[in-house]
Amino acid sequence: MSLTADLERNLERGAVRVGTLSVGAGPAVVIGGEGADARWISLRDHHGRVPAAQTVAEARAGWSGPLLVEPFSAADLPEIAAHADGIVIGAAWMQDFQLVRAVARLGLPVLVQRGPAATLQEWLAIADYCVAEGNDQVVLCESGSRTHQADTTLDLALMRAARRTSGRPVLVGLGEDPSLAAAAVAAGADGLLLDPGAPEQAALDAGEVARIVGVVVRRETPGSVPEARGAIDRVDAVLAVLLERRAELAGTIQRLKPVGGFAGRDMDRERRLVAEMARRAPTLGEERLAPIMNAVIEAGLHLAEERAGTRRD
Ligand SMILES: O=C(O)C(=O)C[C@]1(C(=O)O)C=C[C@@H](O)C=C1
Repeated sequence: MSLTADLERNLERGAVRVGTLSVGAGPAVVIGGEGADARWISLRDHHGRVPAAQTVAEARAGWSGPLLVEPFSAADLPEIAAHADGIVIGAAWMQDFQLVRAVARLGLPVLVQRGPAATLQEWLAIADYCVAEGNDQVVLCESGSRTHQADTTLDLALMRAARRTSGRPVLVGLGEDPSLAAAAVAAGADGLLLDPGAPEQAALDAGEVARIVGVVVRRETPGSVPEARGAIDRVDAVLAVLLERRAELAGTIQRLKPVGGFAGRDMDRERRLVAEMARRAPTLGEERLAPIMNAVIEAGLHLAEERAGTRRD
């Protein structure tokens, strides 16, 4: 089995819908603040000092998309149930079983962050508490372990094990820094959780990386025309990145060859690269790939000649 087929096989699991956002099927999602697909806020940050009603209402008024809220205590739950699309059980609250039960009973999707010292079993047990309350809409979020460093360290292997064992969607919490977004999605994360206050650019960067890496590791099975077009747009985005990179490399070759450009065309090499590509694209096969690659190669040669100022036509 090929590496990509293996990665895709491991990604099959149940999806959870948070408002209009599907987590676990389709593209990897970004949950955070501005620039993210869904937003979340934490009432814990205010330690219960600011009324939940005010904070939740403000968040709802400022964003009509999917909204998740982390409660400070069970007292916040009615307000959250009235306005939010999902609830976050923060890493610090993971062991508060009474709160977990009360949250689950609301019937909204629950995002369970792993506590910094929690084992896989302890983490997955929280999902079981939710199921026991009749709520199967659980998303897990790997938020890192406390290590010798001042900060926490993400455990992508544990994230992957959680996905495989539970069959539930799993996110990776990146804080404010999107630099591990590619690694997280490549390891199988269904989405990324950024801090609510993370800069908009961090969310946009994480989203771009998630889309690009996700195209290779996530096989999508869209059920509608808009979904299928969205999936094609994501593939095209990757094709564009690759075509741009290929054109650069093809230009380099033209400068290095004794005779570059159309004059130095090597049809044997072109046939061989098409045959090699057909091994990875057997459905298209050599016959269909040949005209595609001919157009790609000629575009590269035109560009190279244009840049060299020796365009023939
Ligand atoms: O490999 C080369 O010799 C190239 O010039 C590169 C390239 C290509 O774009 O792949 C372009 C023209 C040749 O006919 C064959 C291949």
